[in-house]
Amino acid sequence: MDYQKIAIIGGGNLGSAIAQGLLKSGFSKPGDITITKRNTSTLAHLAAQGVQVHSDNQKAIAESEVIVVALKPYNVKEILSELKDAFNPQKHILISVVTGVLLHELDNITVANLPLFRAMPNTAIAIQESMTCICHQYGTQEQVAFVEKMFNQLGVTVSIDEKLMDAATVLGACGIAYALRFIRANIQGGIEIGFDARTANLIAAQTVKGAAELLIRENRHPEEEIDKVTTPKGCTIAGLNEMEHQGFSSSLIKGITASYNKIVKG
Ligand SMILES: NC(=O)C1=CN([C@@H]2O[C@H](COP(=O)(O)OP(=O)(O)OC[C@H]3O[C@@H](n4cnc5c(N)ncnc54)[C@H](O)[C@@H]3O)[C@@H](O)[C@H]2O)C=CC1
Ligand SMILES: O=C(O)[C@@H]1CCC=N1
Repeated sequence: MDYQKIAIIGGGNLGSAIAQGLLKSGFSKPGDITITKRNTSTLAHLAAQGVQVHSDNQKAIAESEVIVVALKPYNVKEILSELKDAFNPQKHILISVVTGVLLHELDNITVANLPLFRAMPNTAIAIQESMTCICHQYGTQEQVAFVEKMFNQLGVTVSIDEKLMDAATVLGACGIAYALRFIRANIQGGIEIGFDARTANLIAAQTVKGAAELLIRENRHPEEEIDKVTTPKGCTIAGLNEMEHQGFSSSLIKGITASYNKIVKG
C-alpha cells in the first residue's frame, strides 16, 4: 500500500508544525502534503513552499492516503461526521492528534474498519524534535510501521496503551510549555544577577538542552547528575534547597495533575 500523500485537516499550531516537520525531514515532498483550514491566510509560508493549502476537506481526503486530524477537540466530532463518506478503509489511514477523543469515538463517527491511530506529538515536531506517543485500532503491521516511521522522522516515538494517552498529552505536549516557563524563569533570574536578556536566554536554553541530553544520551537518572553539581556547602545546593522550600517540585507535580484533571474531568 502506498502512503505517500498526506492530508492535514486543521492547519493550526500543531497541524502546520507537522507540515513543517514533514518538509524539513524530507519525509514528504511539498506537493504530497495538503493542509486545510477555513481561513488559509496564516498558511502562506507553506503554500510558498509548494504545499497544497485550501479549505476543501473532502478534496484533501480524496486525494490523500494518510489523513492527519489536527482539529480542536470541541469541533472534531461534528467536522469528521460530515466527512464520513469521504473515508475508504481500503485506502486511508486516519491519525488523530486531537486531545481526549478516544479511538472508539473516532470509530463511531467515521466508517467501519478504518485504520485509526492516535498520536500525541508536541510542537517541537516543527524541528523534528517531538516526543510522540502512539496507539491504534485496526492498524495492520505495515500501517503501524508506517506511522512509527513517519513520526520517527519527526523526533522520538513510543507506543503506549490508549489509557495512557491523556497522561502522554500532559507530560509530552503540555510539557513543552512547562519547560519553556522554567527557562523563562531562569532568564528572569539571570537578568537580575547581571546578564542581558539575549545572553541569559542562550545560557538558560543551552543549559536545559545539555541537562536533557545527559539523561537521553547517557540514560542517567536526574539525581545522579545533580549529585555531580552539588558541591558540599556550595551554591547549587543552597539554591536548590531554597527552591524546594518554596515548593518547586511540589508546584510542578500539582501543575501536572491539574492539567491531567482538566483533560479527564473537564
Ligand atoms: N498545540 C499543541 O501543542 C498540541 C495540540 N494538540 C491537539 O491538536 C489539536 C490542534 O491543536 P492546535 O493546533 O493547538 O489548535 P489550533 O486551534 O491552532 O488548530 C486547529 C485548526 O483547525 C482549523 N479548523 C477549524 N475548523 C476547520 C475545518 N472545518 N476544516 C479545516 N480546518 C479547520 C482552525 O482554523 C485551526 O487553525 C487539538 O485537538 C489539540 O488538543 C496535541 C498536542 C500538542
Ligand atoms: O492545551 C491543550 O489543551 C493542548 C493539548 C496539549 C497541548 N495543547
